Amino acid sequence: MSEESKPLNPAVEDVDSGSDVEDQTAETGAVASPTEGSAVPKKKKKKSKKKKISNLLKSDAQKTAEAFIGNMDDPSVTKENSAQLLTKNNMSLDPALGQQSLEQLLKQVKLQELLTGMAPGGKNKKDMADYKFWKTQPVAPLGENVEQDGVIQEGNVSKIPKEPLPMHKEFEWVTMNLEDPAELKELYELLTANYVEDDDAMFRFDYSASFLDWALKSPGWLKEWHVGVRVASSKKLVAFISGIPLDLRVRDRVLKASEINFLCVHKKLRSKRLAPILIKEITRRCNLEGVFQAIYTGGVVLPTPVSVCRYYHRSLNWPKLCDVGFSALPRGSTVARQVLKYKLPEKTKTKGLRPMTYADVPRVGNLLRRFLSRFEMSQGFDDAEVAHWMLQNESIAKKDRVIWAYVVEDGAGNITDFFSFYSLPSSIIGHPQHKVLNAAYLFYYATETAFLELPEHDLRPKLSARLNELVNDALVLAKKLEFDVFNALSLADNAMFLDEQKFGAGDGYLNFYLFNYKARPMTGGFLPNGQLDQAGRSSVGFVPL
Ligand SMILES: CCCCCCCCCCCCCC(=O)SCCNC(=O)CCNC(=O)[C@H](O)C(C)(C)COP(=O)(O)OP(=O)(O)OC[C@H]1O[C@@H](n2cnc3c(N)ncnc32)[C@H](O)[C@@H]1OP(=O)(O)O
Repeated sequence: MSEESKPLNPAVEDVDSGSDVEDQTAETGAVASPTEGSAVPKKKKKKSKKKKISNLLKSDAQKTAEAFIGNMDDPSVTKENSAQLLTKNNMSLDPALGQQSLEQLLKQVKLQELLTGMAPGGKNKKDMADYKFWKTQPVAPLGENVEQDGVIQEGNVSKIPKEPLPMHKEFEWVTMNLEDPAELKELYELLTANYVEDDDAMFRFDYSASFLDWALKSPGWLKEWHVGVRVASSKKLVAFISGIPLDLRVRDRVLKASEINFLCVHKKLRSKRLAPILIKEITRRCNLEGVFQAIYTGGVVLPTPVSVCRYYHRSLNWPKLCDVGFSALPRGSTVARQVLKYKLPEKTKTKGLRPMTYADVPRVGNLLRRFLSRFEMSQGFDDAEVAHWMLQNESIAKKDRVIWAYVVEDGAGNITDFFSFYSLPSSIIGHPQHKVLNAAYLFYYATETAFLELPEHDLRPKLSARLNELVNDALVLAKKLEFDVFNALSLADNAMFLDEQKFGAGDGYLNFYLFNYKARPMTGGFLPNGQLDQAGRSSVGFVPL
């Protein structure tokens, strides 16, 4: 019998047949959920309302677009009324604007549309009123046109409760001790059986114990931000949420924030409103440390993404990807032809490329910080964080290694470039032969080429060429390390190399969220038609795990 189908102990089964956990704890009066309503509109009504809103948005954005790109199929769109449309979208129309600026405005209209749930990434989107939990939280409501960045609610540590939220009597809170290998293993086991799956339930992220150790113990980590829920009687771990501290720069403001990740509820306890309790509890624990803002990402649409990026995949082991159903054989092609298409050189080509060492940390840190300042949102890396996120002890067993980082050193001892990737396998669900898909994910990179003193139109091809060289070498190295696929998001400058390096667009989109901070939307590196934005780039310089 698989872990999935094993019955949970009776205490959990009881809850399974009972009402929502959130409702039961709320009844104690101590859960802060003042405005959460229980009335969910009838399905039919909900559908028609959604359609109406989406039509409204669509017609505005499309008409604006058509006014500028000259697609005048719709006779109601004229250059004259386009100004009205822009005003409606809270944008100004300056007649002196050149073609490029008009395109920028158009992109902004589309971006707004994308982030309010109309995008292809709009998975599970619903009307704001139906977000029973999220509508009570300090986040921008869906559809709001954020014009100015800023904190939503000022925090006051002295007003934060010192005790955890009440929990249903069958369960108990636990602060996990991830320095104890047995507890780390418990967390690994919860996630490996219950964490994020693709829509067709063919693959599930299989973050290794050493990955969790690395991801959850970054400089300044707090044990209190590793929050578990156990069944009171059996002590089985059935839910988890985590935070790690970071300095998050959003445009010109640096926020003392947390990155929230690894939210997971056991499959048998889904849809019982346990997730909102976990989120409120991690919020309380962050607030107690004076942290009132957070960043988090997810495939689901919640109020309200600040950006959305698309997943791209580069085959390294095409026959296996085809066998396991990750890639399909294109019509008219053969396996041999596909293998040839994705063939990589035996050796890396960049002169001076070598693995990064601890001695490189200050120089890599300096380069990375300057490189990331080019984006609208990024993590502030100090040298200790660079060392933690890019390097692992040399003696680590190959199977436990999570991060690989390489630098390019010129003849004069300068670090001119650097790149990194991490290992995040996925379990292949129910495949008779293959159990694990070995995936490498592009992590941070930086290059001095970005700082050449050249006009933008001359700089761009140079930067693109350099990034293509570096990423091609990253693919060669990942192939040698026996990864099956190399994944990347459309963030940062990635649109400059994804196509050329034969990455294919995936089905997945990743939404970026800020808690208790409103920010104007940021470009995600792809266009509303789903294509890479090769003429522009993403404003997102934050790479999630
Ligand atoms: C200052 C510090 C602040 C710190 C906090 C910052 C915020 C952090 C936010 C968390 C960032 C996490 C980042 C990651 O780790 S993203 C990874 C999330 N994990 C998974 O996808 C793993 C597999 N799935 C599960 O384990 C469960 O389905 C989860 C736990 C996701 C939901 O459990 P369940 O399916 O049993 O649902 P429920 O009945 O308990 O609750 C339903 C409510 O939960 C809302 N929901 C569903 N999915 C998510 C989601 N991914 N982020 C935020 N909210 C989510 C949903 O809209 C609904 O609210 P509303 O629609 O009624 O309003």
